[in-house]
Amino acid sequence: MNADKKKEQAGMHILFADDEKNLQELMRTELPRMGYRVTVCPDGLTAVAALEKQSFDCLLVDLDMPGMNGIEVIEKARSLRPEIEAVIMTGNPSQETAIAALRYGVFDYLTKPSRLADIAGLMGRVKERRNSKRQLAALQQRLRLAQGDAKLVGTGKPMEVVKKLIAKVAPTESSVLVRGETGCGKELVARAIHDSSLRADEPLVPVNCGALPENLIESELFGHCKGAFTGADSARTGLFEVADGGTIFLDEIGELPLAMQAKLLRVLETGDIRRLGDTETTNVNVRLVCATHRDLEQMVEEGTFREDLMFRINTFEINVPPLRQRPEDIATLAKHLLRRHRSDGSDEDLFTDEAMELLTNYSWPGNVRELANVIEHATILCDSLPIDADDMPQSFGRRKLRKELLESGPMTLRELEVIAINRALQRNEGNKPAAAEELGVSLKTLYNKINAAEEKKMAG
Ligand SMILES: Nc1ncnc2c1ncn2[C@@H]1O[C@H](COP(=O)(O)OP(=O)(O)OP(=O)(O)O)[C@@H](O)[C@H]1O
Repeated sequence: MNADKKKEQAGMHILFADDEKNLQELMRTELPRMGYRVTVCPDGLTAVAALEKQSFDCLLVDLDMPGMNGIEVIEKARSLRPEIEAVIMTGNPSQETAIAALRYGVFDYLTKPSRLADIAGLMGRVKERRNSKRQLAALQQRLRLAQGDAKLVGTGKPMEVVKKLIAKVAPTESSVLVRGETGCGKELVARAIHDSSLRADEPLVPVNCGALPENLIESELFGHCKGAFTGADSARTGLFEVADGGTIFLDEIGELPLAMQAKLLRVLETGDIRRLGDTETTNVNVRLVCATHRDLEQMVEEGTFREDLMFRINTFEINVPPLRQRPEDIATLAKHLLRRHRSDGSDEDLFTDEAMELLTNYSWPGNVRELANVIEHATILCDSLPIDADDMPQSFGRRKLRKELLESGPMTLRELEVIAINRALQRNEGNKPAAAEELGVSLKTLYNKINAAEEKKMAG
């Protein structure tokens, strides 16, 4: 394929419709020169027939054509190819056509006669817009994959209580404080509240207060003007403004420094945001959902969390129970999390009995996030389902060993040590340096212990 052909195919495909012969000829030669493919039609009906057959990136259409005018073509194009960018050309723009054009989401106008440079500039902007739309769609897809779906899995009593509370509070405007250990699903609860609220079509903006460096929190939350501080090369919109009309989710609210707590309280009370370096304020309408794994009451007593802020944020509280208090949810969650990675295998046969027993008997200090990590690890190791105990991470096996040891009858420390060494050697297929590393001892110590155990065995 020659370079020109490649260039044409990489560019947009434009559908051009105009009854003026000389313009048809001009576009037939000039648009490909700009790097675009073009299909030229002499009237609206032919343009619609072309749209029925194939998709185009851009529709460049004359307003006044006999038979079917430009607006009618665009109206038809919107139902046939909703994603198409439409541009109108007209010799006499009027208010009526401008309104009709707005109604059908026309991208822009070209006034006739137009200069080639104007057409090229406009097509460049259409192309940029198409690229941004594609990037947005790709980012949304990545976000969906990264977040998983927002469904709160769990049918046990504790999760049913959580779901009922979400259903009650979601349609209100109340601030909600979600409490629970790390990884137990607080952010998912926040998303469920937003998704079932009247703000569901507006943005949900999560902010991890614990992950923001102290000197950047204010500008992240409230924005800044150009030059507000060294390094502020351009103005920045704060996350409160991004969330306007929707919900802001302040995760790890307990990590917010005291000075910021005071500023946050003022914003929550007035809705007025002032960007760093700005003299004016902007009013925002944002619903607040916060989360913490910290004991805020204790922090208030210690003077590290403002009592007035606490009263402002905990109008309604939802406690998400740790996974160990709802073992009945582990199997359902494990299957749900596995389905994030694998679509093969039948739902009834995703884990061997041994693997499922391991999962359900473990105490999950890292809660659902830890379970999600163990499952992800297992899906990488496991070529074909079901997942077996051997597919679990080594560290998980170490905890399993600890559990077995805890549950066994009385034994001496030396006996415990021998069991641990044998298991480590088994797991590492006799590889002593690897076993020593797993056991946290030097290779020399491991040899000494193996020799001592063997001597003891020989001595009977
Ligand atoms: N009930 C649930 N159903 C389905 N997935 C869940 C559930 N609870 C948690 N998860 C998944 O577990 C992971 C951790 O959840 P999430 O981020 O909501 O926890 P968190 O409590 O906000 O954690 P942290 O305290 O660290 O901020 C996510 O991948 C989430 O999708």
